[in-house]
Amino acid sequence: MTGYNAKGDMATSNGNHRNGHCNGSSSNGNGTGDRQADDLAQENQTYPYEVIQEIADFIVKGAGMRPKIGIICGSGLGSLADIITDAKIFEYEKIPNFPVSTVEGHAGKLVVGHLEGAIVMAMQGRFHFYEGYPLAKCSMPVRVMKLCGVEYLFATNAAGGINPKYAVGDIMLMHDHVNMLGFAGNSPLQGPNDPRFGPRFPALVNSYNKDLINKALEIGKSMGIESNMHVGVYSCLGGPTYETIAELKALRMMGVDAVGMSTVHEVITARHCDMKVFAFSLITNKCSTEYSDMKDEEATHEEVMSVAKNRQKACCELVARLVREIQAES
Ligand SMILES: O=P(O)(O)O[C@@H]1C[C@H](O)[C@@H](CO)O1
Ligand code: HPA
Repeated sequence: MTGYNAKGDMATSNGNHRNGHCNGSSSNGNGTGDRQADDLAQENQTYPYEVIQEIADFIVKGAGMRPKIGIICGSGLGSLADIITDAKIFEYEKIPNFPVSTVEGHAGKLVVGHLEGAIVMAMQGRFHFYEGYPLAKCSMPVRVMKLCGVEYLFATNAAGGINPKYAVGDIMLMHDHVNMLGFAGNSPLQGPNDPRFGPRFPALVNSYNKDLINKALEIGKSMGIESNMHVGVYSCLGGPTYETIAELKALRMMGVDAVGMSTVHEVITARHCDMKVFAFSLITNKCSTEYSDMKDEEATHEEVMSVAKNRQKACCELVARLVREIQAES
């Protein structure tokens, strides 16, 4: 395995070199034998196809199964992975060339196993831009999922509700996004394009699978939570600060319903390699766009985690039932 990380460091021969928060594997530093690929990766902070393939092979071999559905657990939503049975658990630190989680509420474990008759792999812990990772590194696990055999990505997040109709604890099914980091010229697809993943210029108009959204709405109805469910637009900012009132006003004017610090780069990466995407935001706090509404209320990560904990049952049921429907159709 190449001792490589996307920050551009080669791992040392005693392994586990953490510069750039990455788990470098122990190796002679040239497992894929391609010095040029490493140089390119250093420049562009992308992972060569061969490195992604090696990580995927490590997981599929270690798990002894090939997942069809990938799940990314948002802040405080790690319990989505706890409903997986016959699980093989990989700590990120032990997966060669995998980044490590640094945020509370993101355990840093990859769980592969069975859910509702399907083989799934779930990330208990995602990577955020504000942790210091380039976007290509944040969404690298999505490419690993693809090469493991994953066809469907379920991305979940905790988010602030900007739409005044949203209440804390509601679930917003994402049907579109505004890529604020993209507006600023940053993309997980920046750098040379490897056509083995997808095209140079992917279209994003149909990113969020309509069939899965409709199925999720039906499931929500049968769970009796339809009045707490919405279909809306998410936007990701770089964080780690929560937004100012002026920023929230601007986002609302752009048609954004919920704001967070993740997911968009994962969805872009998943669509680039032609995965079907289902994503939802758990509204963990309300975001006011009026100065006059500002009492002493400020968003905190503790509040985010606590709301997520309280709503984990509903989120787990939604995910499990959607997996069941996908599995029943195949
Ligand atoms: O990983 P997600 O997007 O669910 O986490 C949100 C955004 C920040 O990481 C954190 C802020 O409380 O929660
Ligand atoms: N803003 C950004 N990210 C978030 C929020 C928020 O209000 N709540 C949870 N994640």
